[in-house]
Amino acid sequence: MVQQPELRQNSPMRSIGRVLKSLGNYRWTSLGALISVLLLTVANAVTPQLFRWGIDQGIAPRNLQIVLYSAAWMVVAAIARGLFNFGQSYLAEAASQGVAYDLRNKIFSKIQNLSFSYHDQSQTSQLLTRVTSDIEQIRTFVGTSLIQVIGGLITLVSIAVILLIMNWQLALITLSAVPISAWLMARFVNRNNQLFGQIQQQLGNLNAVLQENLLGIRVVKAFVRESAEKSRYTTLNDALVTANMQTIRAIRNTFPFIFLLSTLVTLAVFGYGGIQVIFGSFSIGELVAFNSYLVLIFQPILLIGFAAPAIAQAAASATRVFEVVDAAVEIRDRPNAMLFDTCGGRITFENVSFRYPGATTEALKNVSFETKPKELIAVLGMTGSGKSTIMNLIARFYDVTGGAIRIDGRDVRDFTLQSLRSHIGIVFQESTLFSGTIRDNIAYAKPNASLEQVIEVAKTAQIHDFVISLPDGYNTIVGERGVGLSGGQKQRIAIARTLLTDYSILILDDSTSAVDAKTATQIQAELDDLMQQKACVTFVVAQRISTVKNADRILLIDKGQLVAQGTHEELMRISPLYGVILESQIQHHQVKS
Ligand SMILES: Nc1ncnc2c1ncn2[C@@H]1O[C@H](COP(=O)(O)OP(=O)(O)OP(=O)(O)O)[C@@H](O)[C@H]1O
Repeated sequence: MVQQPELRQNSPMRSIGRVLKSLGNYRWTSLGALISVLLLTVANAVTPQLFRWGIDQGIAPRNLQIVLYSAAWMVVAAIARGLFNFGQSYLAEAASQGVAYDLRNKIFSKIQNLSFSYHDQSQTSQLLTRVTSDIEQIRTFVGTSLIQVIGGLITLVSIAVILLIMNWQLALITLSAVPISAWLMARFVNRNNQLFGQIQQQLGNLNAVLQENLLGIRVVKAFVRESAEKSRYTTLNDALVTANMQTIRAIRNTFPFIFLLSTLVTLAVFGYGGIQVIFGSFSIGELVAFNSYLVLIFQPILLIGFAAPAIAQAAASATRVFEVVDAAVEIRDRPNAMLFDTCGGRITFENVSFRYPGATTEALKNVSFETKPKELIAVLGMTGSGKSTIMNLIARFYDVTGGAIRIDGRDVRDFTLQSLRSHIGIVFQESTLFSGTIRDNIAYAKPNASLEQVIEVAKTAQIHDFVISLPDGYNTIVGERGVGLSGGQKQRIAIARTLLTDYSILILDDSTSAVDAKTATQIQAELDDLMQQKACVTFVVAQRISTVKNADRILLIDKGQLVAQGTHEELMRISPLYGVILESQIQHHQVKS
């Protein structure tokens, strides 16, 4: 049974746990960052003590030497703070880059392995967002928020202990403000968590419209929908700004309270501490030092507060990324799968049925046939009848949901995918080329092919003359900034690309639909020879009368069923449907050309 794309239950906490675990690959860098945080805390904690020393032992008794010493140590502490601060953020960033690098590679190779059915059901823009923006969220969490929280907690605890040791009464006044500010921060995060999630979502929606418009700009222009698209984008853009403004308002509403609280605490410390100084139970130096610690104790609360939404966002992003990483690969090698090396030419469909994942009806129902060596099989049927599906099943882009497909008696599922697919040459309906030169594109599956080999297949595919007419010939760049190619030219490059592989089964799925009739006949004539030499069986989805006439056998497909098979003459005699389809589907002008 073909499965749905997996939505494994990765809880946000579990996902964050997995991100932290992946730091194991960068354990020395992470350890370095942690040590830097600890040393930074020490340097931070020491500085007020130097003040205390300088004031109580230097300024008060007018001892210049101690004042100078304490000033010198303060410089040392400041340099140390700078160094450890740099070390902490540099090392944390380095570890975060490593984690993001690993995740990007992991998700990319997973995307390569995922079956057609996964890609059928997932949105390209969603996958793009996961590889880019979600991984960036995770990176920011590892590089910034995580270290903020760890550093914040260490500072909070260590400074609280120092304050208690210095003056427990003043410490209790100060620390009473900590739970209040923590509560304010928690309330802020809880209230706005959804809002932060919404912002990501809205950013994703905005990007989806942008991507759709970039890909479909021709359609937009042809249908004069520019202003409609602009207003669709503007509406989403407005929603994003509104959500962003809401968070800014929320921040404005919460943080002044925390600042007010810290000011009140400072005043209380000044008042109560001042009384203690006057009565001689606390020195001026201690009061100044105590006051300096106040800044250090409120800073972590703010930092942890700021980090909290980023952590929540990173957890959501990690969940989305791991959904892809964990998705089940439906089409995979069986244990002990064997190599497919030779093809005798007997391909058997045994009661094959197939239903696309999520579809309610079967695309193929009980299809049975067997090919003979060197046969040229034309597959004919109305649009949507299941022709491409037959081709997809041979190469195991999907696995049958009923029955079996065998090659020389062996179930296709018993072969390794790699050996099976590398012996099947397939030209798809849509010819996708990659950015690079024409030569690179033709030699896509065989990057080491010589120019002579490339030219040979290009000649067979009737594209050579066009290529050499270009100023850069085979080195012409195709794709985004390169030369634009017509649909027919792309198809011919795609045919050449397939011909260069080590195919023994050749599948041409509507592969000359965009090529003019005369050229298609020439390609066909060239292919006839090749098919005799190299292919053990050839399947062609037929759109031209010459193809069906040329075929050894025609499979007539109707609504997912094989309704008739035979040569052109036989089918003309026995199948009324054949005549109807020929009339409606096949390009008759071919006969004249
Ligand atoms: N990826 C898919 N997911 C769900 N259903 C699909 C998918 N691809 C095709 N189908 C459905 O399966 C049926 C057969 O499609 P198929 O592409 O095999 O037809 P076809 O005969 O090759 O059509 P055409 O000549 O138009 O290319 C159609 O009803 C189609 O809607």
